[in-house]
Amino acid sequence: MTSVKMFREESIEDVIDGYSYERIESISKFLLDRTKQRPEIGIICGTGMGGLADMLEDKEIFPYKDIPDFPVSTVPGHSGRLVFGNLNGKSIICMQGRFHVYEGYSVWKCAMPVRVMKLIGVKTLIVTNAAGGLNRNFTVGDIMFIKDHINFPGFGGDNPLRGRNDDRWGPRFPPMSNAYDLGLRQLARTVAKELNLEKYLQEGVYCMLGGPSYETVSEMMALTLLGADAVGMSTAHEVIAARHCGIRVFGMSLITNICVMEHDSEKPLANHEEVMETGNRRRKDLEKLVTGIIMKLDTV
Ligand SMILES: O=P(O)(O)O[C@@H]1C[C@H](O)[C@@H](CO)O1
Ligand code: HPA
Repeated sequence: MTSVKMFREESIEDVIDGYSYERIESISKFLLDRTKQRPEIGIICGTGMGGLADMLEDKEIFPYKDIPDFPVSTVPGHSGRLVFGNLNGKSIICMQGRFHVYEGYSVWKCAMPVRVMKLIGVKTLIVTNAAGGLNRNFTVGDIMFIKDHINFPGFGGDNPLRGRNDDRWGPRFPPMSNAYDLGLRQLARTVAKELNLEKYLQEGVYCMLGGPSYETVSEMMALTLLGADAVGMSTAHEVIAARHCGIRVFGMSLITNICVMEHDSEKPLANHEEVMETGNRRRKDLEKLVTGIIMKLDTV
């Protein structure tokens, strides 16, 4: 496939409008014209979790650089490909690599692929991420089902819905108190039990920060006081965009490292290599879990 990507500077219209409905429609049409898949399930792979896309059968792969008007991935552990395929007969679209604000993209641009998924026909989104464990009961390798998030950048107005609202997506003021679907979480719990993964299972609140620096000790303590169980640099903006346009969401964090909340500690510092290594090590269980959830989706 030849590269058709053109780099666009962010204009003032972009800042107000984000991507227009028509602009996103043309991206989804580009994809629908080139794939036979019509997925109703979307997956976003967190750092080191790209294996979730590799397990699809009959893959049709679109590197981001070949999709007109699409951003490109710049982070190790994010391949930068949109992968269509089947999982036990179900059609799936998977982002093998997501966009982060710290890469220099606007928050609405990071969330834009979720709207592409919406126009492609996605009804359920499975969002995964790597996160640092703040909760003292967590250990590295735990899987936390997300029951809620704290969108920290949103406190300062940095929300993917900032700018003109297009009602074709959803309302100006969407509720977020039910962002993470209870039925999907209950289903995931059942699947985890069947797979004997209960010992790794946690449920909690994910807090998104902008990154890319990891948190100071005082910041981690403050997040704990706010009620966060895990901290990361993604997800919240994607979930807001998904809920705004009526996609239901299941989210899970892989606890890739434990936040060290002592000043002047000699314990190892957070680092991206450990994050990717944990993702790789827990890959098989995450794949089994996601497959099990997808197989039972029709029941909720
Ligand atoms: O894309 P996710 O949120 O899974 O990635 C996390 C946050 C940073 O991008 C990176 C830090 O190691 O992992
Ligand atoms: N902090 C923020 N983001 C992260 C972490 C962390 O400790 N681990 C993985 N992503």
